[in-house]
Amino acid sequence: MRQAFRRFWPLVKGDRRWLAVICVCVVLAALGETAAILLFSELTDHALRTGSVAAFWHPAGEWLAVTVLGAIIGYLGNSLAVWTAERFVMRLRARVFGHLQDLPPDFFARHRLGDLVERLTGDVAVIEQLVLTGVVGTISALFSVVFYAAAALWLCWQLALATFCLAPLFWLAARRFSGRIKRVARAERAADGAITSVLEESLGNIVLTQAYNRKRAEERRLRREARAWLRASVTGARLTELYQQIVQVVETLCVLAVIGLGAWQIAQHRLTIGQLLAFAAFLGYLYPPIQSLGNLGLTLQAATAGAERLLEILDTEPAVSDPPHPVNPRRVHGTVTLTDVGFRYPGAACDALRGISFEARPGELVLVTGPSGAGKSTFAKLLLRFYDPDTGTVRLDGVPLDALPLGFLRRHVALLPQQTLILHDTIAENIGCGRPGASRAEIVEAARDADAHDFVTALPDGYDTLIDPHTARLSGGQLQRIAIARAMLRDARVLVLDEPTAGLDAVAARRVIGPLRRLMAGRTTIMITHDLQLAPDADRILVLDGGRLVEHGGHAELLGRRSVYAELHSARQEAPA
Ligand SMILES: Nc1ncnc2c1ncn2[C@@H]1O[C@H](COP(=O)(O)OP(=O)(O)OP(=O)(O)O)[C@@H](O)[C@H]1O
Repeated sequence: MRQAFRRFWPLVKGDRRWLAVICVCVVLAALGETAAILLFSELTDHALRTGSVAAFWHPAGEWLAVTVLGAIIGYLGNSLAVWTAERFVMRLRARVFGHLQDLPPDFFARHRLGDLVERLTGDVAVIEQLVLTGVVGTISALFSVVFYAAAALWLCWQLALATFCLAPLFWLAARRFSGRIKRVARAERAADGAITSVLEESLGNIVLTQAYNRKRAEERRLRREARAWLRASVTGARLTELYQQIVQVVETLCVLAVIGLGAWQIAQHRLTIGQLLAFAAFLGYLYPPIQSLGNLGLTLQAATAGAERLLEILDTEPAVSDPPHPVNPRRVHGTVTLTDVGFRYPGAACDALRGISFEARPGELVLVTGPSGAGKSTFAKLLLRFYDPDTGTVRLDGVPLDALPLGFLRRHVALLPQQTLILHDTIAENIGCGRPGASRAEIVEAARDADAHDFVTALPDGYDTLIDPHTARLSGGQLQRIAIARAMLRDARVLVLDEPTAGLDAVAARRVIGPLRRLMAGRTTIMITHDLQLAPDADRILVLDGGRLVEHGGHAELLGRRSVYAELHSARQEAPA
């Protein structure tokens, strides 16, 4: 808990003065309540017992004034507290989200998307309690206890001492429950994450679910996770309820003890009835803050369960980061060089790439092919610096990639991934995100070059048509042409195309070849593909197998001898037949 607090406290930095104001408000509110109870005692003894209306007005006026003032201060303090807490939540979410975006692809392969979403929503909200309840709650409870205790001592010290002796019972009750509540809270957070994952996976693949009649199976999956959640949340609620009922019994015990002792004190003429009533009222006020000090542990334990899940993200180091002393080349020509590059995924048993060396000169088209699992996509990931190689170096214009600022590298090396990245936005924005700030005319020109203009203008809203990652309203080939238009706009010197025709039928694939040729013209292009349609255009073909570069050369040269490439090529030729 201490570690979680230490890690998240800096996020309150800009708002610490507001936290101080909130604390002053809660202290003043506690002081107001103490004064109100003392005025109630005075009212009972001077106005009620004697039946004097004249003695009523003065304490009644004071009581009302104190209450109104307390209400104003309470309102200000609580509103400010909510504002501060929500700002904290916003900052925390932004920080974790920012960190997540720097993590390598294998982190996302190890974690379910829904669970990560839950961490960014549910867990972040729970941690808010660490700050509000942790800091403001403790200060408020401490001051309330001090004020009420001082007032109780002033009223009747013998009774007050008896009350204080009973107070630790609350503390003990809370301590007994804290460990169990934390365990249950952690299970509940994990179950929340699992439910979000199932929903996200199911609804994200709705076509597959329907086509394979997986409706029942998906429902069973949801039911299984929901049962785990039900168990955890019912156990949590039962524990909290049990704790509250025990506290109630303890409180009644304390009140009865005080009234018994008070009756004896009144018989001895050491206490008035007004003072005893005020005392009983103080008990009503004194025990809740003691209880909340005890509860503090419980609330913080639940928050810690969420904090642990966020710290797990924050403690995962990005695989790559900006160099401390970056080289900033003026312009990029587009020479890509790999020297004896080897790479193994974190935790993998064998190398994904071994001893790869080659050079692509400016404007060249290099085709990378090979059987499935040969390491082709890994190759693309190294060029974009999603990972650094374990051995050897990848260079752009002779500069090692890890010496270039990441932003610079990714501005000049554009990736067209297998899956087209679609944002929930208009088509114009989806193309325009290739180069932020691009004008509409530039977007339209890029779309024309990518053969996308005609089908975009045929849509009812044209470039302003809203598209969505899941309900894209466009065919695979059309989406690919949007992605090509985006890459055209990006105008990077180096292009990395990962299976640009994958998932397209022969006709759609042929339709993207023209735009692709226009996109590649004058740029260094490294194209990873099984589809060998563009092979005759390639300046060089690299054949990977088992992570090694087994062959390289021109299309005709490789076909002319017995090669893996020739086999792949004839297999491809036969496939359509
Ligand atoms: N995140 C990962 N963690 C561990 N191993 C991985 C990871 N990603 C890929 N691999 C392994 O690395 C090797 C190369 O994978 P890669 O995806 O680069 O192959 P590929 O040639 O692109 O395959 P395909 O043509 O099927 O897309 C494979 O053996 C694969 O199992």
